[in-house]
Amino acid sequence: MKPIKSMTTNAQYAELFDSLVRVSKGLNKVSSLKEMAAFLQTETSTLFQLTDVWIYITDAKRTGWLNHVAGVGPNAEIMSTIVPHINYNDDPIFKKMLGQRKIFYTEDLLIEPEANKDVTPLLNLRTVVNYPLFVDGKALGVMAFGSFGEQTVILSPTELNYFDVITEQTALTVSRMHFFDKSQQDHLTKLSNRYGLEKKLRNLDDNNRDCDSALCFIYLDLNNFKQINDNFGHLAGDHMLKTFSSYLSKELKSADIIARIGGDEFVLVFSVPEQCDIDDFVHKIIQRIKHHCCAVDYRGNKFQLEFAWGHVAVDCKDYSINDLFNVADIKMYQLKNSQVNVKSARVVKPQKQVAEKA
Ligand SMILES: Nc1nc2c(ncn2[C@@H]2O[C@H](COP(=O)(O)OP(=O)(O)OP(=O)(O)O)[C@@H](O)[C@H]2O)c(=O)[nH]1
Repeated sequence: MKPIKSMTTNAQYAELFDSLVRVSKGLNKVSSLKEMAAFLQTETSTLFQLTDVWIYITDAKRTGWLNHVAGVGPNAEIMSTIVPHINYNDDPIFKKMLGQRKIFYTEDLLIEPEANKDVTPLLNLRTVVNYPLFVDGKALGVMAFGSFGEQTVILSPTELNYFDVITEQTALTVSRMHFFDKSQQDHLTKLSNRYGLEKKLRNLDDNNRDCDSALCFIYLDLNNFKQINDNFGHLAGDHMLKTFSSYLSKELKSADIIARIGGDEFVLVFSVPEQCDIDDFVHKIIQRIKHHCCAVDYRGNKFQLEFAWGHVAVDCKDYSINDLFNVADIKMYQLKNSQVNVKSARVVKPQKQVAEKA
């Protein structure tokens, strides 16, 4: 098939300029990497017929690795399945891109014929513009625009320059997003914090506008948690919170949101079918938590965490976030007050004294 040959006329300059203005305004508003990729894909598919956009971000835990974090376009699924991670030290193109902060275009790939030789035939990738994302000299990842199938898109130097211009803005957006994510995350447990919970509830609200499901909001509060801190020290308390949280994340994968909203207070949010028996649903969730999440080991001591809970279910199209908190909170306290002889955070068979009290 004949390649789409690109020339830069005055009209095209104007088009590129208009797009750059839209990009600089639009990138300020996006609040997720996926949204950012979708926004850029709209621009580049219209301008250059580059139909797919994907983003790899450096792995904070594995030096030298990039993880696929967002993809938009007809081949998004294939891309994330075939290339979920990239070890950039093993890949000559990525190594140069991140080492030399250089954009790589399809033609440059010919310089490294061995690169991606296993993957490229599977992807049927015809054109690609890869650019590295850097902020303050630190590599954040790589963003790529591609077209697949039969047709090769040839870009003029001016058009490639367009990608040079948006590189910096994209990198700043990724960096801003990082702050945004951190602001929504509880530092200790890595669950959503209260702010993150409210943001996610609003997103659910927007996404669920047409749905027929109910939203089930469960509020958990550990019993007598203060005693753990007082008797075993704050490190022990922190350990309980982290372990309990990681159990919740592992056990309740169907939850839409799991948040730690205060010291020993947690919120779980589930979308459930409207016809579902909510009390029965919550009962099963609570039993799972009790069964899997409440026995925590700490330095040879076994702690049995206990908690009170309250829940509320609302129509997913019509609720107020404040009401969710208020109703679930009232119910949780009713239960807490009725839990006579609560011995939360019981130490089961203490084996040795933990000498760590602050
Ligand atoms: N270790 C640790 N303790 C925390 C953290 N945040 C809050 N806390 C402590 O959690 C305890 C919560 O105490 P309370 O609100 O009285 O709760 P409780 O002891 O569980 O009492 P009830 O809820 O009435 O059963 C306080 O001692 C806080 O100092 C944290 O991040 N780490």
